[in-house]
Amino acid sequence: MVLGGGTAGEHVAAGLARAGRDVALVEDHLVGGRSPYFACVPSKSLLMSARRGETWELAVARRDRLAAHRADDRAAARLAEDGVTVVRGRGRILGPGLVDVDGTEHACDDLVVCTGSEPVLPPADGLPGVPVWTSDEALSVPDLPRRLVVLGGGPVGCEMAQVYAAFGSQVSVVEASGRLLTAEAPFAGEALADSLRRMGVDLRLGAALALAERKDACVRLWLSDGGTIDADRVLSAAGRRPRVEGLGLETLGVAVVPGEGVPVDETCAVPCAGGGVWAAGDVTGVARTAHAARYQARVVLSNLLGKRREADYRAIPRVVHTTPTVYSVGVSPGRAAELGIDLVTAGYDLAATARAAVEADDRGRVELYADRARGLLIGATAAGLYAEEWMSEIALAIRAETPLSLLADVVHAFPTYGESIEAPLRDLAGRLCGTAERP
Ligand SMILES: Cc1cc2nc3c(=O)[nH]c(=O)nc-3n(C[C@H](O)[C@H](O)[C@H](O)COP(=O)(O)OP(=O)(O)OC[C@H]3O[C@@H](n4cnc5c(N)ncnc54)[C@H](O)[C@@H]3O)c2cc1C
Ligand SMILES: NC(=O)c1ccc[n+]([C@@H]2O[C@H](COP(=O)([O-])OP(=O)(O)OC[C@H]3O[C@@H](n4cnc5c(N)ncnc54)[C@H](O)[C@@H]3O)[C@@H](O)[C@H]2O)c1
Repeated sequence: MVLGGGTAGEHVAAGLARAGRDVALVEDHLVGGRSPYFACVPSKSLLMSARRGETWELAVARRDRLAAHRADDRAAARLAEDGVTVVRGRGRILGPGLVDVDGTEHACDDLVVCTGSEPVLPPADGLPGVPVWTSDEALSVPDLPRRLVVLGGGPVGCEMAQVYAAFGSQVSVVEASGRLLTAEAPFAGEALADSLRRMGVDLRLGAALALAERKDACVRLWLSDGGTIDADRVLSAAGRRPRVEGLGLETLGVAVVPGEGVPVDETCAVPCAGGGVWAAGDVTGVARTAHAARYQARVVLSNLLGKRREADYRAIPRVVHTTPTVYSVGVSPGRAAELGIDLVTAGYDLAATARAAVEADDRGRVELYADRARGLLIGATAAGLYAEEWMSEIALAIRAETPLSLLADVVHAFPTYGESIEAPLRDLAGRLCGTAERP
């Protein structure tokens, strides 16, 4: 039995059914989960429409078409064709091998928990009293607010701020930490901040929301730095937490800590007496993207089908699909400092590539991070056009632990942004492997 039919759950269920197993998938909302209807697909569609200069009306029509008008009949039919029994309703674990779905008990040998995540609202006074969008509403309603405040400057906040600013809303972003995309290398957040400011976005960095108050038809927000903002709509993008509560995980002896993921080992098994419980996707707190959810699903599938497989998270990309795209993979400088890794950094401005001249866009930079002790590439960040496409080879290099001397010998086509990694790779190879050739 698979509990939750989003990106992870669908993948596990379909794979098991195709392998001849008897599979039921329990889903209490839409088969397909968040990604196709309320997250990845509609947000990328709107960002693409903004880039193409479409009108808001056309962009909304295209978004809704790509999101299948938030109807899951085709996704459910595909699963049924694969042989999966789709059970509509809310699942709750009653004990080992037993799940209740809206009053009916179902027995199973193995259980895969794929219940995803839910948005966290900031704990500001007055916020519950004002109308607040989460990304679900921002990506499914047709309204274009005149003045929009986005709470949070993480991936969701940055993507949404760029979408709404591009279509003409007056957007403010309130980010409690001092910069956008705090988890990534500082230059990436700065590049994005620069791009958003050029679009007229008002960035309030280092300020948290303190108080929200309804004022006639609009909302007034007071910030921790003493500033105020008046808005017609507030969009909370202040983070998400794994959906672990109310599932009955305690009946399996699994400790549930609000805000934390279901614990999983390297095979994505949930340690509990008796075994037979697995988890994949956002609910683990490890995966935070659709591709990571799918990866964990493949790991679960393999283990359930009898071939032991361990997950390796060293090279899962993290992409913010704004202009410029921010692509990160592996260890960030901040994470390296936490881990006590002596990082060697080499960077390159995209302006120095011929491609930048061709595209008439000289913004962006790439930085590569190597571990001095091991002499290996362990992380990278790029802010620039199409970085989500041309940085993939770095993910492969990190995952395969490709020697720097070999990476420095790889040739990229001219004129591409991909050429931008050649000089930093030669630089790192020269500094860490003693290769004679320097950038
Ligand atoms: C605005 C936004 C944009 C994003 N953009 C990207 C992107 O561009 N690229 C990317 O890789 N990632 C992106 N993500 C992240 C991505 O959407 C998630 O990582 C991914 O959807 C997680 O898949 P999942 O299967 O773990 O969970 P979900 O897709 O959330 O599926 C969980 C399912 O479980 C169901 N469920 C929960 N509890 C129960 C229960 N008790 N009984 C029955 N059913 C239940 C839910 O209804 C849901 O359908 C974005 C996220 C957001 C919010
Ligand atoms: N392209 C992608 O792959 C993609 C796109 C969007 C989202 N996602 C995933 O969705 C998840 C959620 O993203 P997110 O951006 O909502 O969360 P996040 O946790 O990454 O960022 C939330 C931000 O809100 C700020 N914040 C929190 N409370 C605040 C307050 N009271 N006032 C002001 N700022 C406050 C935090 O400092 C943080 O920077 C992430 O796991 C992300 O990986 C992925």
